Amino acid sequence: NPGFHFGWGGHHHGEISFGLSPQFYQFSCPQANDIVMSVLEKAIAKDMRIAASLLRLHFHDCFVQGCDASILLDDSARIVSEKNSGPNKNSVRGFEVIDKIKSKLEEACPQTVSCADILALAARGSTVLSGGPNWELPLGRRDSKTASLSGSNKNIPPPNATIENLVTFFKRQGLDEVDLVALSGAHTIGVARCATFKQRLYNQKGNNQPDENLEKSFYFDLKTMCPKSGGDNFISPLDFGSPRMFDNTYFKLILRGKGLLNSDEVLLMGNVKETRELVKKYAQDESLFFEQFSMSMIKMGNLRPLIGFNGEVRKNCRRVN
Ligand code: HEM
Ligand SMILES: [Ca+2]
Ligand SMILES: [Ca+2]
Repeated sequence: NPGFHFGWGGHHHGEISFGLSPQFYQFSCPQANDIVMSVLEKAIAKDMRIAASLLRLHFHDCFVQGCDASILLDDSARIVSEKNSGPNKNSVRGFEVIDKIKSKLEEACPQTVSCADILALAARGSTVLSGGPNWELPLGRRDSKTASLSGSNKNIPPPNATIENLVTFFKRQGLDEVDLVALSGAHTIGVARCATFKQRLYNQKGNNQPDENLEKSFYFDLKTMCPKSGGDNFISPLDFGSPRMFDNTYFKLILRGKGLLNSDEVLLMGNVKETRELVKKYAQDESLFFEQFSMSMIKMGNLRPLIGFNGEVRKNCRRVN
């Protein structure tokens, strides 16, 4: 198998992993990306939000044990699924689309393309099909035989995080302030549940007052979509200006006090100069945002991959072989 790389070990924390390469499936499954893209096109035509959901899945995978498809494992005798963690439960979606891609790939190239690579390919494809940037994607990740519910609870940043928290969560993964702001730009597509931003509307600081940084008309609109009691699963777009388009509107809205999550707002209003300046730059210059988003996605996609003889290529993404 000419695509089989080994000998570089598995742990290049936050750095380029020399085991991954864009040509990994060049001989073993040259049609891999075409198959991914054709399934994505149909899935997105049916449900536009699926692009956002798949982009987020890759993030929630990579921040827990690295990009090893641990998030795809269902509960079983040996596995405690990450799907039930606080950040994931009733929130992450897109598993059926991953299954569909996997079954087509198993038909075309049996036991060749890992579920971890499918997540990375789906994240890139979803970005491209939403109008965002394309990038050369390093491949060759293998799939874990374990999941970590506790890791999922501990390592995925919460929406009410302060800027200091956010920087710390990202640094723990080997990602910096530039990655934090650029990758947060993924919130240019998709939605969030009322439960994730309710605190900002009714009790931001424990004083029963809204977040003073919320622009007033935006605040009143949000209150109609997210009542003080109940409605936790009502959804609002993260970027109401262009919720289906991958563009830099997300950053423009933050400048106007119209970022949905606290974690979006603090990139600008928190006391970290570097993130503040980056929000302004990306709001001004979409191509700069696209370039940095691509680089940061590659960096995130390279977090602690299993390579060589570590892990396996699952036949079914929901369970170990
Ligand atoms: C910086 C820290 C981050 C925080 C605190 C955060 C938090 C959240 C929350 C609370 C939601 C809504 C979940 C729900 O209501 O069920 C969400 C949605 C989303 N997040 Fe993030 N996120 C962060 C970074 C990222 C990154 C790095 C990416 C990808 C590169 C990402 C991609 C998305 C997408 C695309 C959605 C919409 C998903 C959908 O519509 O199904 N987020 N995020
Ligand atoms: Ca993982
Ligand atoms: Ca947008």
